[in-house]
Amino acid sequence: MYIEWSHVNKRFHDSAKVPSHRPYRMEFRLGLLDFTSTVRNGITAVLGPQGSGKTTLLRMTAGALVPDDGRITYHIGPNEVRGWSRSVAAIGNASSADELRKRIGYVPSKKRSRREWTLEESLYDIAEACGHLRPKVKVAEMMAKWGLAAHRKQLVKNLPEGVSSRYIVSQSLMAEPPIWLLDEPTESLDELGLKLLHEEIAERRHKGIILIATNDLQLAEVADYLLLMEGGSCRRLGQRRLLTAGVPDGRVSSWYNSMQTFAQVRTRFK
Ligand SMILES: Nc1ncnc2c1ncn2[C@@H]1O[C@H](COP(=O)(O)OP(=O)(O)OP(=O)(O)O)[C@@H](O)[C@H]1O
Repeated sequence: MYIEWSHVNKRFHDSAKVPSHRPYRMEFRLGLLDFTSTVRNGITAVLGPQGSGKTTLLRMTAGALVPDDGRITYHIGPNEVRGWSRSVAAIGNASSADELRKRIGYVPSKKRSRREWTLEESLYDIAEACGHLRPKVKVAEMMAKWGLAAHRKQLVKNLPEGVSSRYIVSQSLMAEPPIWLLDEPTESLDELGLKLLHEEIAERRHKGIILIATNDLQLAEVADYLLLMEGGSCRRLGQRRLLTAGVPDGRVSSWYNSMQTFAQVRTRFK
């Protein structure tokens, strides 16, 4: 199984930057710049400084954002290859995008839902949409697994932060997706959530592709691969063990810091 990004570009209109005396000129912010890379089964930590495009990459890979240009190809199985691009979004029927999203579990960086439903109703709705034949059983299983049962009657929008984050993680796994995308997963999780998340990641590492965008370099130690982003592009991708072998203590944080030092030196001499 692998995901291939081919020359993916994304820029955002930056309305705040449009000068009032030049209304005809549109300003942009760069999300992804000719992003080309491939990740395989296992855990890939997506690292990079603020604004380097980590969230844009995950949102787009989740099918929540349409590329301006380029294509993402998901090689899920021998008979299952799916694509995501501007033309797929424009001419593909709604179900092709929906089918793709069903194969992907996505945990966004903002782990809040504004749903007016109770936690149990909401999970039931998702379980039904995922096609579970016995949605009630699946919901009970997920609530037990993620320590949510005590909050089942609470409105999702009123859940305490830590519980809300556990709910968001649990719903991302409802369809048993072969691709799991986690954006800053440790942010806002409580102690129980962190423990459960680490267990889940360990359990799933051989079952498919896990992408973790994070500034938590301690979490990145669980990764098989590291993908370093800079300015919307892939600056490095490789096995964690090989990349970190070049720094004295073999830690991801040391490798990351050395890469940022190089980046600063490079910029200074440009
Ligand atoms: N919806 C948006 N509208 C305008 N600009 C955006 C939007 N989303 C992202 N950007 C811009 O795209 C660039 C990449 O942002 P992105 O959030 O992907 O980076 P990041 O690496 O995840 O950063 P962080 O570590 O701070 O979360 C930034 O310059 C950001 O301001």
